[in-house]
Amino acid sequence: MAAADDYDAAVALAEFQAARAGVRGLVESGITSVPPLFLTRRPRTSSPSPPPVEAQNQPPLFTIPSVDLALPLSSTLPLIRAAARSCGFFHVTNHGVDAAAVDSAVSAVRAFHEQPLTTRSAFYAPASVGSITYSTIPIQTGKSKTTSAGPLLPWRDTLQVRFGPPPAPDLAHLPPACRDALVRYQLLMTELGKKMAGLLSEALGVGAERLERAMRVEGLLMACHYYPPCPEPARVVGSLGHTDPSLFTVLAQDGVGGLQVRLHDGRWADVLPVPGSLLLNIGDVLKVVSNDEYESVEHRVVIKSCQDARVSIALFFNPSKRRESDLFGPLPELLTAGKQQRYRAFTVTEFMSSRREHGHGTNSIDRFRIAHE
Ligand SMILES: O=C(O)CCC(=O)C(=O)O
Ligand SMILES: [Fe+2]
Repeated sequence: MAAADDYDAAVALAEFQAARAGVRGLVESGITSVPPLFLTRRPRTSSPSPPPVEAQNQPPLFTIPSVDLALPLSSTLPLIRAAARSCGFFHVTNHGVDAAAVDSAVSAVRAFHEQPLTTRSAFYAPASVGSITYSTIPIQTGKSKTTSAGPLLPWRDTLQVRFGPPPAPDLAHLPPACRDALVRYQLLMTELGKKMAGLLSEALGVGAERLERAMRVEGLLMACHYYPPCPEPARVVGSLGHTDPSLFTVLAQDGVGGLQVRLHDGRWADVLPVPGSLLLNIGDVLKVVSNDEYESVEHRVVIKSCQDARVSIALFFNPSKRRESDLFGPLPELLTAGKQQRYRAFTVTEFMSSRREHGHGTNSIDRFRIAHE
């Protein structure tokens, strides 16, 4: 490796992507220290190793709320409402999705990422091929932020599949190692997504159909993440702190752990995996549409282990109304007595360009915020 003074991050990034092996490839090659592209502070001089991202010795105890869908509606709606308003995350239990199908999707994602290099690198392409991308996705730092302090790459490889809005992708492009399991998972999760959109809408007090009518929740992006074990876990990130741009996201994960949410006091708390449950979080679009009744909360992924690879599947439920004439903003019926409109309406194009500008920040919707005295 070049001396730190000569280090050219752009060249290193190009070389890393050209190898088509992902982070898993580095681990397979037997590295014992983390290359600079992944470090939470890249070396600018030949100074000794940077310190860990921050002390995580004593993460605060915090329990994510749980919503049992087997309870009567009169119980689940207040639970959903309270969770969506406070921490923006909740576990969903008794969700009705076949547990074997969830397990087999998670196992299939692991199987895909753990195939021999020659098999999986055939799919490696940072730009999407027929709605499918497999790569280590560089961290978007955003135009408005300095890029000198953060890592350029997360410690994870991602297979991403855009299942919606219709027309459906050409499934022939999906890798055989996970095709059947992911297609079945997507079908089952689409049903759950409809159910959750109805419940989130009802819990907002605007009727079960309102969200679907306003948004057409047919945008469906599946991110199948693989976080390889890391020789120096404290020096990398699985994902930097961010909010999701979706309406809402449903996450399935194995038992390794690593997801954290930002608490009101600014500290990060572990989200411990709960076997059999799915994790739902509110995204930026729903925060806006709900006029801040619901919270889109910052979260990140830390790497916990030098031994175990972690697998998660994040399914982003998005609005499928994407024409320039389709505007997103707070639902008018929420702007009743004394409730001021918090955001102006905006198009998907405006929203996406704001995301690009702010990168992994929490402020990509703030530019649409209406200032009140
Ligand atoms: O892997 C995880 O636990 C979370 C992934 C995530 O936050 C995302 O894909 O937006
Ligand atoms: Fe996320």
